[in-house]
Amino acid sequence: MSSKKNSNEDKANSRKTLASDSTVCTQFTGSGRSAIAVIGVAGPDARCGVMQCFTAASSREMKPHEIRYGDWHGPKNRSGNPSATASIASESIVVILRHEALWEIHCHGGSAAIDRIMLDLNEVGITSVDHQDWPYPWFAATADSKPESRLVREATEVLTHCQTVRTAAVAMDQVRGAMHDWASRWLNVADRSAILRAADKSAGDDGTQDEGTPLDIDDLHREVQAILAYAAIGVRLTAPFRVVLSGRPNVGKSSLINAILGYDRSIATAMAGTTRDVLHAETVIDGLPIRLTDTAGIHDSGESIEREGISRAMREASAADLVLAIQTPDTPAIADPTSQVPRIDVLNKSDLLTTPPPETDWIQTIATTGEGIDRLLSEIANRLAGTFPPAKSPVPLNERQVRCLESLLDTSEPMRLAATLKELLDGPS
Ligand SMILES: Nc1nc2c(ncn2[C@@H]2O[C@H](COP(=O)(O)OP(=O)(O)OP(=O)(O)O)[C@@H](O)[C@H]2O)c(=O)[nH]1
Ligand SMILES: [Mg+2]
Repeated sequence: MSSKKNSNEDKANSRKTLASDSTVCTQFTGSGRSAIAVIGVAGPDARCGVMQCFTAASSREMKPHEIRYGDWHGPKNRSGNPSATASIASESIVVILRHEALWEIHCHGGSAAIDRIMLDLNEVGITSVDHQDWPYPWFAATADSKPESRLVREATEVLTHCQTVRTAAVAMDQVRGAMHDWASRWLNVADRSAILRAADKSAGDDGTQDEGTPLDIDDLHREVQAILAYAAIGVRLTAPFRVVLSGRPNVGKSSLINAILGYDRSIATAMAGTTRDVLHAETVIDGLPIRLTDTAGIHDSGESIEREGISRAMREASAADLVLAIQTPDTPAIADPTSQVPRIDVLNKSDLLTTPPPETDWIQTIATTGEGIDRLLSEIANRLAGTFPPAKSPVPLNERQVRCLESLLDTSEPMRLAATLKELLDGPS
């Protein structure tokens, strides 16, 4: 027997030993920026290890399938206090007990929180392993649990890339089965209806086969339409909303971006034409990831570099989710080049007003002092998240899911509906 073969067998044997006898932990979610990370702990000492480092808000003992919020403080010493090594402030986390030997820790997605929890687990005797040594399939709760649907796998992937808690909550609802349960419920109804129809046909159709059929097609189509209304948000939960500041030169676009961000990202001067190219900055407003874009002032220009900056500004505005159309009391409005894009009219330099503005729904700001910025921020959040799905709503997270939902609207035939719902749940057969 070659030594290479031996060493492979040793590795395989040690893996077997590790999986059956040891308590192990692994990071399920990808590295990099994300709102939430999930760490798995599996093995006979999982409860003991987790409970040495975690104090739940509720003192009731955790049972399988329960979820607890609480503090991750790190290993306790013999007197029951956090040990001297646990000098870092405690972390608010969520622990899920899938079954006695399988626990999940949901924590902040930053590497500091993840590294700290993994190190604490190592300190209480739990071994870090990579995915190949993990004894359970990803998210399979128990040996007898149902295989997860493609919908849940897709949601899990999206969840790992969400950057704010608000967007992660929508993805998490789908991981917990909001869309899966909705599709399964209607699949049941469609299947039953298809069987009833087939039975009626073989017994000789007396024209009453639809009586008592539980499939209410109008109901289904109404629900599909309501779900599709969230597609615009759902398919780009992991990408920030694009908010573009647009207006004539010198109206205070760059000053406003700086006021929103709270630091000087963009150069603002008294000289018109200061911003010549497109400039981006990412921020979070009311839990929504936002990419703000500063642009060159729009006006008739004979200079070629300036003209290029202006055409880039107009392109950005026409591809935005929301345009902040900036005006001042002393500059005339520009013709709106982005009429399809939702906009908020902002009257900056409102300190220069000598008479009340003609339009009352303009948001008045003074970028140089920060006045009106809070109102502008809440208006931005309202406009972007007006159609944000309420908790636990089914939400499509990619084009595949949207296509399946749209196909449901094209038919009322139970067998075709059932086939499309199966495809939504598990992909093409
Ligand atoms: N009085 C007053 N001055 C302001 C206000 N906001 C900005 N300014 C001043 O207006 C001038 C132009 O501001 P910018 O932010 O550079 O304007 P801009 O729209 O980015 O200009 P361009 O990049 O040239 O298109 C600067 O001197 C700012 O200090 C405001 O609310 N009130
Ligand atoms: Mg500027």
